[in-house]
Amino acid sequence: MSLTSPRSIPNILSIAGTDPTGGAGIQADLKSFAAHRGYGMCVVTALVAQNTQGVREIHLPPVSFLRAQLDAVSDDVALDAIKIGMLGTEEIISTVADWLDTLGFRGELPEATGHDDAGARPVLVLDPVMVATSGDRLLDAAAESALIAFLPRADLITPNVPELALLAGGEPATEPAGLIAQARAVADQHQVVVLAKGGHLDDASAQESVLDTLVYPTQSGERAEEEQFRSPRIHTQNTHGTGCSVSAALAALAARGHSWSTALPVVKDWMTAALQDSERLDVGQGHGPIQHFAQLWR
Ligand SMILES: Nc1ncnc2c1ncn2[C@@H]1O[C@H](COP(=O)(O)OP(=O)(O)O)[C@@H](O)[C@H]1O
Ligand SMILES: Cc1ncc(COP(=O)(O)OP(=O)(O)O)c(N)n1
Repeated sequence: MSLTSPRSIPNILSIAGTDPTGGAGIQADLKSFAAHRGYGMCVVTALVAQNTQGVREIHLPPVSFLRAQLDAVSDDVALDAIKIGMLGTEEIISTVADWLDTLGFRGELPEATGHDDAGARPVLVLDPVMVATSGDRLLDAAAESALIAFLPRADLITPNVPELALLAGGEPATEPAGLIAQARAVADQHQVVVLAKGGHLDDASAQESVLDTLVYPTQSGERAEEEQFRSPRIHTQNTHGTGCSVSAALAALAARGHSWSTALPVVKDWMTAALQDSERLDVGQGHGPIQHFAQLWR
């Protein structure tokens, strides 16, 4: 998968919830797009009163207003990539799905937009946000099956260990083989590339390194393809927003023409630096944010 955009700086849209402390959600996405040389835009699905210690309250704007935001962007701007994060409810999921379908996500060509590259659909990365590190739910239980039905629209999904268990209908994996088996089941069932993130694994192999695996969907009879990427585990409690940031960075690099397999090592090196330099930030008393611009500011 690669994108042929006429733009040297790609246009990337985040559709997600907010984090007023700036570490996760839309705020993290915009920083990640900028760190990877993309022009970032955002449509808010949910206003979340949260900080580095947890979620306090969630306010959902009416879905008619969500659709108005989405249309305002796509009526005017040609999109190269979209990253979707917190969707919150079934109603929000179906509003975003209906809007995506107008952009050609059901195999139909997008309506004439007046953009130079009308006809090419944007790359779509879906981070299936369900539960925050703090344990707070960010997707209501009724919406889980709607999110599963949404998966085939995405080019890449980026679940963490508990999210992958929910998507695969099993218990959270405790070691890489179990995680990869769940990712294989989800990739094949929904015909989507799965990035199985191993940040939450705690087995012996996960003490000094973190394993992320790209699992590509197969048709029956085809050879299964997986690629494993390890990076050093950084021992810090500043991991708030790592998942949001990785999926946004991958969307930005895909918009610049990378394949998932060339983008992921770049993103993991960037994340390693961002986690290391998080110690230079002094933001909150819980799980602090990463330093998105560590490489740029060194
Ligand atoms: N302590 C860590 N050291 C290095 N990389 C990490 C660490 N924690 C998370 N990551 C990386 O950040 C990304 C998100 O990780 P993960 O914790 O699995 O998901 P989420 O943040 O969605 O819960 C993955 O690419 C993972 O490898
Ligand atoms: C608005 C919003 N979206 C997503 C998250 C979860 O962030 P994520 O990077 O997946 O993981 P943690 O921050 O929980 O590690 C969030 N907190 N808020």
